[in-house]
Amino acid sequence: MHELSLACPQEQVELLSDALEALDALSVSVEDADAHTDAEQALFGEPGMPAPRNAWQRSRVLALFATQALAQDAVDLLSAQDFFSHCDVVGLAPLAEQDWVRLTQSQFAPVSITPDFWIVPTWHEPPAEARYVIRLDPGLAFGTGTHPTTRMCLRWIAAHASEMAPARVLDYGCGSGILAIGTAKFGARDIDAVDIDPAAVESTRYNADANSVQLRSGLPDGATGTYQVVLANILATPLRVLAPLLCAHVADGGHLVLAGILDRQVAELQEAYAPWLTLSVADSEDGWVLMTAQRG
Ligand SMILES: C[S@@+](CC[C@H](N)C(=O)[O-])C[C@H]1O[C@@H](n2cnc3c(N)ncnc32)[C@H](O)[C@@H]1O
Repeated sequence: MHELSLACPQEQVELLSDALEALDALSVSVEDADAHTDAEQALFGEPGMPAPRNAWQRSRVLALFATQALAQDAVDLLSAQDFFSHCDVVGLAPLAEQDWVRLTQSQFAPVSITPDFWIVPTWHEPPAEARYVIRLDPGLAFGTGTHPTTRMCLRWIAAHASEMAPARVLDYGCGSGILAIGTAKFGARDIDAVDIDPAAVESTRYNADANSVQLRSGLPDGATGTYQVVLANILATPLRVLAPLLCAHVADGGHLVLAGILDRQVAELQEAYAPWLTLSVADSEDGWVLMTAQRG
């Protein structure tokens, strides 16, 4: 395969991408031409919403072609277009052959949560010391066990193992379903896993089946009544908005476990939840904190 690299202003990116696809590019990707420099522009979007813009002020457009001749033909044809006068060809080079499956797999090794609780991709054997194992491959939804927020929630679940069997559990913002599945591995038996993203709902269902775990996966209105454990690893802003809803789902004596919160956001979260529950910091890792509360 051959990679054609083009520099292009934001306004032309969509036109250029469409043209490259029409000219038989196998794939077209767009990145910030200023990535990893002081001029790098972050494009933040709310979960479930489209990104605020679909390109950067100075974008790098990368197109893969099956042959060098096809890539060169594309350059020749594009050069005749008016809009292309704002774009530059940065390079055209063969792409080294790689075993992409093996390369991707090599980036995901088993993750240890505690000495006997592990997240293990399906292409690895669980380590001998693993008593509790979640089998999980990277997919469309967040939650492979490599992020500190997920790991802290899983550590909390392991530390409260004696309270999981047979707890009613709500995983709010379930992503891959990793937390819900984790509670099941420690004995929870009545589990709702909900998310605003239909891909996460589907992913949770798939991963639960792959782990022989029974749970209900659905959109947020699938959360009903009260639970002994309510887990929500989202982000501080949605967690603030969700405070009354999440607190209403915590049973008497039940636990609320919140993640996705940065060190500096502790006070604002405590304030948002104060009318219902008293949150305190239970764990921290890499600038993220886990906040928990128990009712009654
Ligand atoms: C950081 S991921 C956490 C995934 C998984 N629970 C974990 O711990 O790894 C946050 C998830 O929350 C979902 N989410 C964001 N806002 C939400 C909301 N208001 N209600 C329900 N789910 C939401 C996102 O779609 C995403 O799947």
